[in-house]
Amino acid sequence: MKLVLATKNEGKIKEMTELLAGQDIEILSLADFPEIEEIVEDGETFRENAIIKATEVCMQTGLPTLADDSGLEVDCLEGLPGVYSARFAGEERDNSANKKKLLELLEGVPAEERTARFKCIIAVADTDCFVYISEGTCEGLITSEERGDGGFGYDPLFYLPEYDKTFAELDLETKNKISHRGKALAGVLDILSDLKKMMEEEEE
Ligand SMILES: O=P(O)(O)OP(=O)(O)OP(=O)(O)OC[C@H]1O[C@@H](n2cnc3c(O)ncnc32)[C@H](O)[C@@H]1O
Ligand SMILES: [Mg+2]
Repeated sequence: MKLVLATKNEGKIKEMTELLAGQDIEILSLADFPEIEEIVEDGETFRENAIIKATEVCMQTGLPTLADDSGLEVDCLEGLPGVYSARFAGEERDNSANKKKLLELLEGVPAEERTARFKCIIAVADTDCFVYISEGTCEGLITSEERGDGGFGYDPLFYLPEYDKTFAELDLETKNKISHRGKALAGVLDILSDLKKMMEEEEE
């Protein structure tokens, strides 16, 4: 079965490809469909944006599609950057500027008050564009400086006390095991396997 990952984010593609390894699924991404125009993520929640991305790409490709909308919620910022995580410091979606803005807003906030979580909502659209949803969360703390160079996005600022490491210091396998994305994806594996069976039966 072909599955389109409705994302342009290389970090997500890398993690999801690893998470889907062994499922006998041919993974495509938006890089394989250059004709698809930029999708406007104007939902008010991760859930709405995940559904927008999954249905839009499913309709345009006619293929089963998986979209991920995710972000970081910081408690002392009342849940910001949240759905604005990618464009926290402006529409140009500058990752370094996003991290800088977060650190500046948290200046002087003591370690125990820097609690945060990554959230991920995955939407899978089947060939009729019927949508299934799964969610995952990962709790952590925001550091006061960057640590590590793995991962992507806010990873160098997201600290996991139980590992004494940031997401950017963990290897891909460990991040996938505990991350918001790993948990959300685990929740759609059954759906993907059912979809695959259905598509194979239709072909026969
Ligand atoms: O919409 P697509 O094309 O999938 O790619 P995106 O990067 O715009 O993704 P989102 O709209 O879901 O925005 C989520 C932002 O939250 C951050 N983020 C999400 N998951 C993350 C993770 O595992 N590690 C670090 N940052 C993450 C990252 O900065 C993303 O840009
Ligand atoms: Mg996006």
